[in-house]
Amino acid sequence: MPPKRKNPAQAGGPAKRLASGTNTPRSRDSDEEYAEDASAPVSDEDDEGMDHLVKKFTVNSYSRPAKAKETAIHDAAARLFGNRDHSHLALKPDHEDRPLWIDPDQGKIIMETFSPSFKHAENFLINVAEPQSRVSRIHEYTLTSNSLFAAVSVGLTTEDIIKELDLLSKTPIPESIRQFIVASTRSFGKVRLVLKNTKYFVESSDPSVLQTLLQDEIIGPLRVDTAEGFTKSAAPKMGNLAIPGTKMAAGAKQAVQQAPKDDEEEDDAQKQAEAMTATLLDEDDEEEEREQVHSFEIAAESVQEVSRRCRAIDLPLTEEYDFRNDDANADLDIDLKPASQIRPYQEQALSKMFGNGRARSGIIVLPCGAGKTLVGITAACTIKKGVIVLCTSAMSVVQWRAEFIKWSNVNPKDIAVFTADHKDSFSGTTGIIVSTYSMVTQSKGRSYESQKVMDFIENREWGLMILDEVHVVPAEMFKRVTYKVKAHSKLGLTATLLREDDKIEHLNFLIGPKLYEANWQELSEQGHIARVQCAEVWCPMTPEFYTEYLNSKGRKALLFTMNPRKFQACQFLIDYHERRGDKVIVFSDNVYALEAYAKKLNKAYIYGGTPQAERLRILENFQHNELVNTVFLSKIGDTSLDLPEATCLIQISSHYGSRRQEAQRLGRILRAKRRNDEGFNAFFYSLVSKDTAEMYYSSKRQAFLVDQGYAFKVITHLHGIDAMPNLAFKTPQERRDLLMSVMLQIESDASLGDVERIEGDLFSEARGRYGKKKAKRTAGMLSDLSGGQDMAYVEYGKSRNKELAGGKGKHKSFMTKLRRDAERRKGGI
Ligand SMILES: Nc1ncnc2c1ncn2[C@@H]1O[C@H](COP(=O)(O)OP(=O)(O)OP(=O)(O)O)[C@@H](O)[C@H]1O
Repeated sequence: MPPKRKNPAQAGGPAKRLASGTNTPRSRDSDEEYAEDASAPVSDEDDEGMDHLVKKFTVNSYSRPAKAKETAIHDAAARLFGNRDHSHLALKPDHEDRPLWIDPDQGKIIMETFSPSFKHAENFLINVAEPQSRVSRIHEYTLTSNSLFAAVSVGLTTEDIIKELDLLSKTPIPESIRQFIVASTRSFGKVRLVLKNTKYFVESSDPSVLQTLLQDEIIGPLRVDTAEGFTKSAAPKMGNLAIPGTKMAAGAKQAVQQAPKDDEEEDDAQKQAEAMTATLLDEDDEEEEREQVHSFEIAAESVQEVSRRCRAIDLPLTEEYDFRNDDANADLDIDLKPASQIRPYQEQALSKMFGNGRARSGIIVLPCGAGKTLVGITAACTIKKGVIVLCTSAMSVVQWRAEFIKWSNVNPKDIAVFTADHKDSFSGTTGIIVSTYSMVTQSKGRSYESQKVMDFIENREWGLMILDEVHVVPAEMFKRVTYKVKAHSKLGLTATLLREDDKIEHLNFLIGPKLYEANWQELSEQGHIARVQCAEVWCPMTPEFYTEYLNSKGRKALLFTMNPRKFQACQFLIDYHERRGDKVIVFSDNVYALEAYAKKLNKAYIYGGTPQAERLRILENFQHNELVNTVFLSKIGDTSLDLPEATCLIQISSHYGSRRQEAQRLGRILRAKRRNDEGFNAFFYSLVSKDTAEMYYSSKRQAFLVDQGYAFKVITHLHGIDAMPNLAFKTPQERRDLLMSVMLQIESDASLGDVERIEGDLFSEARGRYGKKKAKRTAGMLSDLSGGQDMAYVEYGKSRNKELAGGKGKHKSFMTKLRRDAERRKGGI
């Protein structure tokens, strides 16, 4: 049974205020715009209520065992809070000026965003705790051992963390929390894994820590150098690196490049250039003042084992690359182009990576469309050594290469591509290789050329390995990647550090800690990503579909996806948004539904089986042809599709409760070109068949976005839908015919499997290999199965894809038809 939803009107004043279509919560204006904007199709009668907000407060990644609770002061309201009653905690006299509440039992931190010290507190918390939920007035974070590890790895000490938390907290820091911080950070950051002149060293400023490691039964025997004692050297110089694309770097460069006009200016420029050179070159005289570090060597093959063991004994290794002192690997001639300026949040993310003059391995989390690619490219321009980029699909490989050429001055000959179709390697001493996870980890059946490139990759050292979409790569695959590719530093990029299988923990071990996570709402307020209005449209099932749904024993998904009322809602919304001038993407995971909807509505569609040339043609038309305003996409469009023209997204079928897919799909419209137009809003609709399992999945899917501050408005009725001319499936006969074809499809799928296989896509390939057999979808097979000429889907026979692909004559007549249609509409015919 679908979950019951509370009518928010009954949930009281605050619920109503929080839920009244406010998806950019801090902006009153946008609420009003939405009410006005959406007045035609949207009914206001059913706003989404507090349910999501309540749900967020149960999200918890805190693993510390709950402490016995001190006696709370019980009053009449105490029973409402149960064991979450923290009224025993004494408030500081000036608590109103402090923004944090700390839950002593679960390590949760609640932050008031309306506090005067909110900005300061946010900057601090982002370093030490995991953001769980960031809605308009209240943000929630959790202290975990991983988040504290990340804090230490960006240079904070135990004392810093406790002192700052105490300063910002409304109550004195609970003793349980203090103990947790001390216990978790005591040993973090004490040992580092460092590559120096192609050799791996375990390094620490405290020789007794190294002694402990050497006495360990696993790590001890893995030491390579047999000399007594440790190698001593000076600790790295901290925090003086200029990241390219930042004002500091730009200023320095200009100072060097511009010809000074007079002596005074010359002096100034000279001084600036000298200051910068001094910063970058680690001047020797400072060396003496620096702390000494001690180290011992381990073999490359032992790195994983040592790393795993160090975590097990609570002395996790921090990975850092002293690239400025790496003379063994050739320098890559790469810099950002003068016009490429990174944004403040990109700079902030990178400063976490390069904060102490070395490159720390770790993960940077930025919303879709916020420019992860440029972050990766800037990291490459900072390190200036060989770079390997791994992506999830061949399509992303092409995009990454193009972006390197767009943003940096790298010689295109220095960027090689390694995919099924291209097996290049660069000719110079160093360069960049862009490939996919599958290409690099494939174990058997390599062609001669492929093996040659692989040998090239395996037998050299890489300064930086960029791992795109890092959250979706299976741990086993990562292990193979890290074994095959010897990289001094690793940068993982992702929009959603979530996995439905809870294996996210592995990433800390395989790549490094999360270094930075941006706030979605903040970026949208600053105009870096679009403001989006999210809505869930509830579509009642028609009686014949619902009866079948209740009676069928499994494989019900196609019934709620093909629900005629959902189809009508989709048709109506497409029409409404096309008339507003929007460009619409319709997403369907189910390929049968994708084809059926697209053909019936005479729209172009792309799925795994669409040939590359056809895909490009359709996308080009969608981008540049004002007569092609809607495109249907299967899950192939979930990631890495850069369509800045798209301003409206309609989801008709999705992958169960996947929060990640929901966020990635939203990402397709976050990059809307028109995002900075006055009053602009992008729209995200999720069409859900009422009283079916889809409602449960839908609320699960939204959890992540709700935590990022998006509010989903529930639409129970689309005004004007009944009066829409040409509305599909209006008659019972049409609906029965549709049901018949759907039932036939369900039967055929039961024998063939329904997994879409996407060439070059890591995940569908894996599923294709290990999962069920894929469905073969041809028009012939469907009509053969149905057998009846009067079946509704016979109408689907004409395909917009063919029309777009047609020869010159065909294309022309199609365009003429489109133009005539448009003129007729204008003339009100
Ligand atoms: N500093 C910047 N200045 C100007 N444009 C930028 C900047 N950073 C990113 N962009 C632009 O923002 C858009 C989105 O960037 P990108 O494709 O890297 O996003 P992404 O975070 O990788 O998204 P996804 O997760 O969806 O793949 C691109 O068009 C890119 O050119």
